[in-house]
Amino acid sequence: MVVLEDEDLHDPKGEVVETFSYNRYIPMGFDKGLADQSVLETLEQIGYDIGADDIHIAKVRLFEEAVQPIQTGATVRHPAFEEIKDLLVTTTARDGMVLGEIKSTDFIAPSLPQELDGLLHMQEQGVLRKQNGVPFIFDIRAMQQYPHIGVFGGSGSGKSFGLRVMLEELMKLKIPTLVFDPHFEMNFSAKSEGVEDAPGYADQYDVVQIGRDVGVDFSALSTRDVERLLSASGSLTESMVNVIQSIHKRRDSYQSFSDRVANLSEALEMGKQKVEGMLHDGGMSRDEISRFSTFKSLLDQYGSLPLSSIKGIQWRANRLHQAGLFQQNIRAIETSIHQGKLVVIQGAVWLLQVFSSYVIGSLYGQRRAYRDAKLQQEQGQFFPPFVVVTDEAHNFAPKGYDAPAKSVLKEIAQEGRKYGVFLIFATQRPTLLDETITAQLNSKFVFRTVRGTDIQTIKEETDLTYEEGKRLPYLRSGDVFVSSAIIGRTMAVRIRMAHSTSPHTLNPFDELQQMNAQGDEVVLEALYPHLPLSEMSLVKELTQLNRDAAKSWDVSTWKQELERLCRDELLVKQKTPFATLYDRA
Ligand SMILES: Nc1ncnc2c1ncn2[C@@H]1O[C@H](COP(=O)(O)OP(=O)(O)OP(=O)(O)O)[C@@H](O)[C@H]1O
Repeated sequence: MVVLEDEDLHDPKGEVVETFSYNRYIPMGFDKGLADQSVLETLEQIGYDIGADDIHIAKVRLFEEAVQPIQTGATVRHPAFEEIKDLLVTTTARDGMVLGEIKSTDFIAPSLPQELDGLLHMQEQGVLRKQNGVPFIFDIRAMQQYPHIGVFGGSGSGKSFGLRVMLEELMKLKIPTLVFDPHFEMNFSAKSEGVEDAPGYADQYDVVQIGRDVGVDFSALSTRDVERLLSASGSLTESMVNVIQSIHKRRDSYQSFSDRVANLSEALEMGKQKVEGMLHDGGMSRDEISRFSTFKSLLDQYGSLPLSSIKGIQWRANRLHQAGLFQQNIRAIETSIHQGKLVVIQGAVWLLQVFSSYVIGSLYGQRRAYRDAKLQQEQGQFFPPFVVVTDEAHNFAPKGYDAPAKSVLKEIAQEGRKYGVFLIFATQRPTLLDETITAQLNSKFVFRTVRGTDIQTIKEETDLTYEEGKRLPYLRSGDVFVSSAIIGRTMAVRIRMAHSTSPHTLNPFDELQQMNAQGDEVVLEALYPHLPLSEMSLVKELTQLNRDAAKSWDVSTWKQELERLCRDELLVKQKTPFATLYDRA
């Protein structure tokens, strides 16, 4: 950022958007880019020796349009913080989300006020350092006017890391948040190395798993909900939809619904004639009579429905049941949201899709009912505003086809602002995300993106300049362009060091090494009491060794293992004329 000292224009400010360097040893073509022949001629006239000097030329975009040309030869300098603070910081660290550092602002550090200093740590190229630039503080309160956030970036771009930092800040602000976590990675229990004095989040979040801690209360579902749920388990044909509409009854429990489907399927397989015949013949137990009567009445009502579609429904419902979806309810989630906590919901992607539709629909409904009642001056049960966060958002609201949660998410994208319900949507593939939703994401965090189609989508959906767009494939992990209606222009930011890490982040190869080392320890512990051990005595000690090491190896496997431990220098081998002995290293 620079100040151009031109008094007539009140020292306009701007930012460098493109640079060009000319060095006499490398004659570059001047026909391209910023410096064409006329620029160079002008420079020479001003007094530069183009042949001898290194020349750096910058293209500057003014923050505000100048009403007349800037004085030629005006001095250009770095601004002090006070001069540009309104452009950089619009809220306080207490009220906003402290997400990172604005790039290339280290020159401001000396004039940075105390309350904006020492807020965060940065990690660059593996090295941890203290903040030395202007913090990037996202004004979440402004989401009331400009709702919803999109987080885009390819694999390894720092998108998940950035999402984690956002979640930490939401917890700091005690904003109730619902997080769908298909990667099982959003856990905040471990502290990042080097920032041990950072706040802990242990009592600010809960992790729940679908089927274990939370699920769907089947009896509260409408027929339309049942359709949506079952379609997530496997796509539905029109005839299957017809089956659901015909046989689902209000307040059906999972048991009553699935029994009806199973009975109807069995009855259709038997055929009406046989069922009626059985009832006529008599000589049946009371249970059997009741069973065949049920069959008959089901056939009377639904006998025209195709068996294959009923079987399809049966299979789909059973799949959800097997996943444990109907064994719990969402009370645990509602309680946490009421407490202002962040709730991480984990499960397989397909199950998350089904469940998200149900849980978001339910919570959004409660929030809306409360707000609407309040508008009409009625007493309603309080339900807090909340934020919905998901990675792989294109799975939840895909472009071009339906998904269980899509309609409620679209509704929130368009109407959520009124009710204080906001989305934070992260995806590697913005091109695959429903376009009405993309258009409603008023702030976009764009990490490294390589795929051409996605870069194109991002360019269309943000105010990224041509030059910024060109840089997208080369951004470092953790660097991000923030394009937000709240700020009004694009900012280059580096995301701060996260305070927490997920237990996942262990490199799988380190994990293997650790496992091997642990394995060695167990075997060595079992061997120590028997050392020095000869090959001969191995047979005698075999049972004891296997018991102590919890193995079931035979003599030759133990021999191989002893040889390997010697090679790894954890044991030594001594050869005597009488035997080979293995001993402590
Ligand atoms: N702001 C940052 N500061 C320090 N390191 C970072 C930062 N962002 C990312 N990294 C490093 O880069 C690695 C990759 O980041 P991350 O796992 O977030 O990528 P991703 O875009 O989410 O990829 P994927 O979508 O495949 O999960 C992280 O493990 C982390 O070590």
